[in-house]
Amino acid sequence: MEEEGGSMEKDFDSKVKIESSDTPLRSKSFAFRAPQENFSIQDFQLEKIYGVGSYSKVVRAKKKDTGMVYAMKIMDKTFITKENKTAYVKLERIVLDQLDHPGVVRLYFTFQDSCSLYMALESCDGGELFDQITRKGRLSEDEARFYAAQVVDALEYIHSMGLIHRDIKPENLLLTTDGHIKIADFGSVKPMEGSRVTVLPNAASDDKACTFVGTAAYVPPEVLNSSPATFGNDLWALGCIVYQMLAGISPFKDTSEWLMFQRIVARDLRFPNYFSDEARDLIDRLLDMDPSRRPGAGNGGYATLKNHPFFKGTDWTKLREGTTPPTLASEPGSTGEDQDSSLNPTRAGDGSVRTYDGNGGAVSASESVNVTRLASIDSFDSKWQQFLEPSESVLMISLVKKLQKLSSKKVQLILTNKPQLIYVDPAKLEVRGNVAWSDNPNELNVQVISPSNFKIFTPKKIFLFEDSKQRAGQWKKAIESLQNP
Ligand SMILES: Nc1ncnc2c1ncn2[C@@H]1O[C@H](COP(=O)(O)OP(=O)(O)OP(=O)(O)O)[C@@H](O)[C@H]1O
Repeated sequence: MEEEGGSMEKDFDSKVKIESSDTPLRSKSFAFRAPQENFSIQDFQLEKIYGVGSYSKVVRAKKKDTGMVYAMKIMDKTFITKENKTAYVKLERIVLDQLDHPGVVRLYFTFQDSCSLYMALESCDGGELFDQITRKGRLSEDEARFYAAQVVDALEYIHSMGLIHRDIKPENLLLTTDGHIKIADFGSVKPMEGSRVTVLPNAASDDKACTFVGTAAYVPPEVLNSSPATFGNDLWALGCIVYQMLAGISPFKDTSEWLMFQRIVARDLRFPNYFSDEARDLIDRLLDMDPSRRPGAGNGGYATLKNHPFFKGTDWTKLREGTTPPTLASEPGSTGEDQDSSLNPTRAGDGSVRTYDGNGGAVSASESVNVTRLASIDSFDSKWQQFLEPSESVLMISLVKKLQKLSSKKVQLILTNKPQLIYVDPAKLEVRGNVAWSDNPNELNVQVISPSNFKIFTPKKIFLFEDSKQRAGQWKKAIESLQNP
């Protein structure tokens, strides 16, 4: 264990010796673009959790002295070593270091302490493409085209560098605040022979260590048949994503991974009748059983893909101009998403709700005394971000009843770090009103009436809410902690 930790430190360092590939006996010095800094996690103010991966947590982190905001990918050294993920981490570090494209998340610097490795990434405050699809049910063809074109552009770059991403999925396609896509998570990347990216000898991913790399719903048939990885792998995943954007679910979705694999190898593909001919044709071609025939992989290269009728009207030179995707033509979906306040445990790795102690370590939620921090993890749910400013984050959120004299209405009550307190219609996703904020307890006062019921007094209005999760006391504490920070 100690030995592993030591080697991890050496390879995370900003200057390492690598063997030159053409003259194996000679070593040359290799300097990372993104340096390894001597920072500590205390140099950063940790805000909301962006996401939880299988071996990392990604947290919005503001550098206290410069005010710069990063997406800090935090990886526990013991966990990585125990799970044999060391090679993946080193590979992601060295690959991201050499990528330079607006469609790829940038790595700025790394640092470490005795427990964790930290990668300071460009922050994407618009959430995952996955959330966009879930929130809207499905996307219009204009929106899907807008996002797909940006993924094609970024994949063209990644492939031109001789890399296969191998885990293209809507959870790894992140949105900036102006609605543009960046590809993240290079932990499964595979450098092809002759790749333009320099890879440390011990940082290559070990294919034999797992049955397949990637995510079940997007895995191509040839990978299930143990064929070697090709660029076509990512193009199959692209086909699945275009389908998912338009239909709301991935094309081979089923009740178990095994059933999904059956459908993939049998190419059991059905199109909803509202798909246009162009969309149907593009997906059909990308989901070709022969990886070399998928547009982008064949002889015509990326020109074949970019010239496909689905992309008609796309100006490939101006993909990242403009700030918003085309008008949302789709109805808000009945996604079956929980409107309540809990973190979806399937996205949380071990399923437990965890929060940060501010020292870079994770502590169990029940041990934490800071109610607003606890709530900020508890409420991690990016669909509410649309009602907030980009840098604003949710501190506490609950589906509550707003009680009036003769009626009651279910609303999503949201407290943010701005601070502000708003309530939103959870079905229509519209802001219904706000509770006028004041730091003065005479102008904003919370009174707990029962474990579920609480009143908020403002000079002009009295609000009565019922929180069925019995968090009336927590609401009072959270609001008061913001009045006296
Ligand atoms: N730069 C970023 N900006 C905002 N959010 C991010 C960023 N990078 C990652 N995230 C969020 O964190 C999640 C986990 O990150 P990532 O996929 O890199 O972790 P991982 O441990 O490699 O996960 P996986 O299980 O997919 O391999 C992402 O799905 C995304 O929601």
